[in-house]
Amino acid sequence: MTRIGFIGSGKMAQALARGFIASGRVEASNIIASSPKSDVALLEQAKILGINTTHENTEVSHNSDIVFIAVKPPHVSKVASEIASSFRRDQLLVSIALGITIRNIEALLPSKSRVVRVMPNTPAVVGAGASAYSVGSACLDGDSRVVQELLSTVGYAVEVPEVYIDPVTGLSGSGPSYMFAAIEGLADGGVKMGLPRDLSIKLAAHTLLGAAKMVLETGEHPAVLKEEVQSPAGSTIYGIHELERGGMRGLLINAVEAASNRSKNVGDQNLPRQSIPDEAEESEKETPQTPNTTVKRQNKK
Ligand SMILES: NC(=O)C1=CN([C@@H]2O[C@H](COP(=O)(O)OP(=O)(O)OC[C@H]3O[C@@H](n4cnc5c(N)ncnc54)[C@H](OP(=O)(O)O)[C@@H]3O)[C@@H](O)[C@H]2O)C=CC1
Ligand SMILES: O=C(O)[C@@H]1CCC=N1
Repeated sequence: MTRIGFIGSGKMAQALARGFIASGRVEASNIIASSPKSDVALLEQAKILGINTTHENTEVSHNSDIVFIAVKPPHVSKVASEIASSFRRDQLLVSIALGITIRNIEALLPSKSRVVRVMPNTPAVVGAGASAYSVGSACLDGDSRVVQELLSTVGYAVEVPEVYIDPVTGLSGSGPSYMFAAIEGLADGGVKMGLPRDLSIKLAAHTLLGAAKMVLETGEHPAVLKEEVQSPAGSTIYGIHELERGGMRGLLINAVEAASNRSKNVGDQNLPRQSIPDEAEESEKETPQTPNTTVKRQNKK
């Protein structure tokens, strides 16, 4: 069975690990996860899940066929460099880090390293994730299929050109947060009109779930489904009028745009230092606490 490693054991790594285990595709004993020594919570979580843990990122790499990098963008350069000297061609590196490009990571690893960039989302934990991924130039023919199969165990998975990953981040990577806010808002509305809080939250969540299922299962355009709920002079058009007045669709477009741009900018700010040695060394001397923030994007190929 494929051995999976997670460098970084935070929220997204745990969501994926739980989802993989729940799907039955990966056994907990075949998963190893690392975190800094300061992270005691990892051990508690790991005990519950039955996965292996370590404070050494190299141990994760040594013991995995697929190594997930699941740390925040400023830590990617450090952890990739740690595992670089022992990273093998028979291993696949999968980065889920915000903004960091395949080329950035390839620059930190031995040449011809097989790198895949994935933007997952947290509903993977309940098998209802949405992930988009892109494969690096050194990947083998079967790598896309392996990643597709693995991510499909925790929801919808699709291969896309890497240029789509920032917009995907703004939409489905960050999207669960927008939808939780929508559920909260709907539930508040129910409470305002006299419904108990628990009932309101359940009705709001099932309403989003049902609407999403209808879009996916009927194949109808959302506009058609939206209009089907609106009787002339009925209640829904009154509600929709308020949403339009508040600019709901414009706000959602703005949210996706802002989060996409943030993903792109974070990538620009966290380029690996090794790719531009002179500039990076200068930057490090000037701002030792916040390296990597002044270098510009470089195309190596
Ligand atoms: N949360 C989400 O919905 C999604 C997140 N992502 C991306 O996934 C990545 C992780 O995000 P998320 O899980 O939310 O973040 P978390 O902060 O929950 O997890 C990051 C983990 O990395 C650990 N860490 C920090 N430095 C190191 C190191 N040197 N070696 C090993 N582990 C280290 C942190 O430990 P400690 O806390 O002790 O510092 C922490 O456990 C990010 O790049 C994020 O953009 C992508 C899609 C969705
Ligand atoms: O906000 C973040 O940094 C990550 C990326 C996508 C969702 N969460």
